[in-house]
Amino acid sequence: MTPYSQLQATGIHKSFGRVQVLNGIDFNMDTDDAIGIVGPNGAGKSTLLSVLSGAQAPTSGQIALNDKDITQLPARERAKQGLVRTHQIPKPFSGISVFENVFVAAIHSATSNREAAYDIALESIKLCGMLHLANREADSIGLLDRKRLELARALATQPKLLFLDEIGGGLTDAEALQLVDTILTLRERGIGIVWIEHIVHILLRVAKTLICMDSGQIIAQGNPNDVMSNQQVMQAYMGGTDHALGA
Ligand SMILES: Nc1ncnc2c1ncn2[C@@H]1O[C@H](COP(=O)(O)OP(=O)(O)OP(=O)(O)O)[C@@H](O)[C@H]1O
Repeated sequence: MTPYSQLQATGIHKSFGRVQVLNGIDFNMDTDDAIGIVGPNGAGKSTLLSVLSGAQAPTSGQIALNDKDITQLPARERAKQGLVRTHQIPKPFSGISVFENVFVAAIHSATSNREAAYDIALESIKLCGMLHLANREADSIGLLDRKRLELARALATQPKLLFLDEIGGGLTDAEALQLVDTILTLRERGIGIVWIEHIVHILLRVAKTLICMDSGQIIAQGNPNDVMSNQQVMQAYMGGTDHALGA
């Protein structure tokens, strides 16, 4: 696998029955990107990540990774190609340790060699600042550490493009800031990040580009300050002020 990866999604539509959730999305990114996605509840943000990561198929549209069509490729195969998503609610395997959780992720996606998987798992745990918790049962750690574990598990799959779905959800601002440091460490390793988060001032510590979605469409994209002061973006949020954006 080359270290550089580029994702291109064109004309993405997604419907659940009669409900149209994504309505003609074009989305491009590569390993150099750190993209934040905001938008009111129900805008289609999580569904977009599901479609890009392969958890759900688009109703129509194309997705290409490094110029190869992956529209029909299942999530597991996309993960092997470096396209990985974390989940809003971390679900570690219970009854096993933090280290074993990360090791399982490494051996199922990055390598089938146990020694190599061990090294990858150890490095991922170190990078996520969890070495002191490596032998703890995954069930017994607090929410911030469960979020870090979710990042360590994702990292152990050796992603090139990582999708974070509200990984700061449920954390205090101070805790979310600690998580930001870990995410910035991943950025420094050349992993492209897409992060959906409601608290914009936390998100902007990582995101260099901001996308705002509403009703299944991208309504603004570009420099975060420009996007946040965009009239259409403010109107999409209740009250039409930037206060509603958590800025
Ligand atoms: N599997 C599904 N079946 C039916 N409707 C769905 C399904 N998944 C999502 N939806 C609907 O699609 C719309 C968009 O949901 P989605 O979770 O993508 O929005 P979101 O922008 O991530 O919202 P939030 O910020 O609240 O998480 C919502 O109206 C939701 O109810």
